[in-house]
Amino acid sequence: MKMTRMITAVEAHAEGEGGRVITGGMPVLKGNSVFEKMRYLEAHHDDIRLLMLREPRGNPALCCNAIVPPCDPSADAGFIVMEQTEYAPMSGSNAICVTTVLLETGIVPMVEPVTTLRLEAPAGVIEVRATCKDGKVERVAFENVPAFVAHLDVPLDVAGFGTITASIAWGGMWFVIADASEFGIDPVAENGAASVRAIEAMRHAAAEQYPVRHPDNPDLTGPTIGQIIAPPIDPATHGRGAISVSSGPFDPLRPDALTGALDRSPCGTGTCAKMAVLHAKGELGVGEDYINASPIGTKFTGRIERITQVGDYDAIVPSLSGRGWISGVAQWMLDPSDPFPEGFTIGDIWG
Ligand SMILES: O=C(O)[C@H]1NCC[C@@H]1O
Repeated sequence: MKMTRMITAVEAHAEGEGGRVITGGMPVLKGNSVFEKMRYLEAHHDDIRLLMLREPRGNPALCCNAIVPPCDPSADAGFIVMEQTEYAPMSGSNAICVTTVLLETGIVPMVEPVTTLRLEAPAGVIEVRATCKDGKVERVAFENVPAFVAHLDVPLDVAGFGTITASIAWGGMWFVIADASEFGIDPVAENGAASVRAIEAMRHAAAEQYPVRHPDNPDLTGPTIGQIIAPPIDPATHGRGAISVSSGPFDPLRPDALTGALDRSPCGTGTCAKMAVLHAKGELGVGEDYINASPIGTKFTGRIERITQVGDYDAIVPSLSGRGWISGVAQWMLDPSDPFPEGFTIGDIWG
């Protein structure tokens, strides 16, 4: 058998959201921080992201991670998040998948009943606390990078929907957030396609009308991801919503094309951005839990730990917890005669 790549990946999911974790076969990534390594990967080996996420090895709802040596001396491991249209600087579901894989495969020693570790994401170092029993990671909690609101309740012209009210907030990724009622959509699983179309149109509009940059790293621009939010159905939760992870460019001339896939989890960075908005509106205080539900009913528990400042922005330090599971181990290969070294997309499920 001939091969130009052989990648070992532990397949995992966090509350339903697929997060493939590459544990072997990555090239050496140069850089003085995991952020720089991420940019090196993007510039020199973006084919790996495309190979692992597109067909025939991937699907529109899949995320992929590479475990890399950390650069921050205090960190136990680093990870780079690969998504369909971007390298996410931070990701809640992926941090949970990475932690579960690191501990359950022995890359980082598991200590029961609680393992604490520090992970260097491109957006910064996060403190992780994993509850473990009998070799299994039962729950992963982490303190996220600070979250803040750049624009609160501003008018946004969305193609096909008119002027809506939306907010732009950072939670580790840049989000545009609006009430689902602005679109007349209930963000339940069966309305997934309608939710994706509305969110992708909104994200496209927000990127044009409210471009934003992170004050500490101007290379982190957005918004790159959107969510619609709604009151809870499950009385054990505080809210729910749908987040669309883009899988291709939105084209206003083809508004029916599905250019994203819903996050199957409640989205960790999205929950943190949402908590920053709720805090800015006086609807969520420090120390209060916020249990957010996904369209498939899975939950993340968020909390505002304390208040801080990011540049000129008032910010929250959020924590988040959820569960992850390993679903398989795969050796992915690329034969030099394979006509699709960067995978492919097709309009039936990729827009
Ligand atoms: O949990 C999160 O933050 C994410 N899930 C997929 C898209 C985001 O990175």
